[in-house]
Amino acid sequence: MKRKTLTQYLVEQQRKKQAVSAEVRLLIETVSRACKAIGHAVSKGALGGVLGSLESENVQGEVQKKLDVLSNEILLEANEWGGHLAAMASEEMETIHRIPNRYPKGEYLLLFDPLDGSSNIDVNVSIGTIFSVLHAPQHASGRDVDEDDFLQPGVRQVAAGYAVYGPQTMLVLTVGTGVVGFTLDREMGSWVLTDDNITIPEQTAEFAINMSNMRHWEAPVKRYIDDCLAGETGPLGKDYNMRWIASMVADVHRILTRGGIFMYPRDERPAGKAGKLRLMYEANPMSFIVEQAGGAAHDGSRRILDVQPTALHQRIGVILGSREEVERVRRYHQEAL
Ligand SMILES: O=P(O)(O)OC[C@H]1O[C@](O)(COP(=O)(O)O)[C@@H](O)[C@@H]1O
Ligand SMILES: [Mg+2]
Ligand SMILES: [Mg+2]
Repeated sequence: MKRKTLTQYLVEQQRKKQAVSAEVRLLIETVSRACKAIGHAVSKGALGGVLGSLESENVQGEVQKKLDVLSNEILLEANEWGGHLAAMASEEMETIHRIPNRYPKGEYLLLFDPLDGSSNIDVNVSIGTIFSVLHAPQHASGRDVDEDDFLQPGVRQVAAGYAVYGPQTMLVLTVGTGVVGFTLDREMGSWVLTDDNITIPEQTAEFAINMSNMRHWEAPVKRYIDDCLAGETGPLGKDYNMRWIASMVADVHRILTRGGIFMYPRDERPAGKAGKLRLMYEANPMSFIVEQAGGAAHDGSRRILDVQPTALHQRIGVILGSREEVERVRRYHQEAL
């Protein structure tokens, strides 16, 4: 069997389909190299001294794990000098990181959640990296990009993807022409195309939600989960299975593989947060991938990709996955108005 690598796939997307520019192709290759390095560090675990927490907190007030910081550094360093970016933004950094003047600058913005699923690092459960690429607005004055330039709705993403560091290390990618998956061949050091058209089944009988938050949920979410739990004799007429890995990458990867619905909804806790997950680093890239795979994603009322961001670290409720089930939850929200 002839194997297609990430490089070959991207060259095809550039030359035959004109789906990516040469800069985006090279940028994705750089991100994928960084993911290889992160995956390597992850796999060393205690032997590499990468487990455990630091004393520091990130901008979200969350205790940083050593791997959160290391992964962030790997991505920053790998992407700084390539010449494809104007600036980067990360879940782990308070503000944006402009490309230093000593390096050439490009016309794109890169956003990432360097290490997703932090609570799973020390227990050897799948974790990942999520990224998103946007155009950098060109300012007539020639001034550098600023934080506001990142506040673009998810529909404007040029590319998005994630790496999952699990039993296999995989890279899942969209450049707006469907979703493809690559598996890392560790001996060769290359990403090999193993899924050339990932599609999410429209129906599902599997839901993913953190049930310990049940008492905080809004009524439509509670109604949906009650219906799932009622099983065959309930209103949905079938028995449902439940999974919750607590790494969004791993939960979304399962949904891309065999269908399902993932929910981290906004809830009624009065902390002024619109949910746990972050719009720019998690919800947008994952929603782009899920829609490109035939699924749907909303926050209860709005299509996530249409949301106009107002802050870099903004949070949002997330309901995504198999189209029919995601639409049902949207309907429950509408009926509750
Ligand atoms: O521990 P909880 O509340 O179930 O949250 C799990 C969710 O939090 C996250 O770990 C948040 O991401 P980070 O690890 O990047 O902060 C998601 O991956 C996951 O879906
Ligand atoms: Mg995350
Ligand atoms: Mg993270």
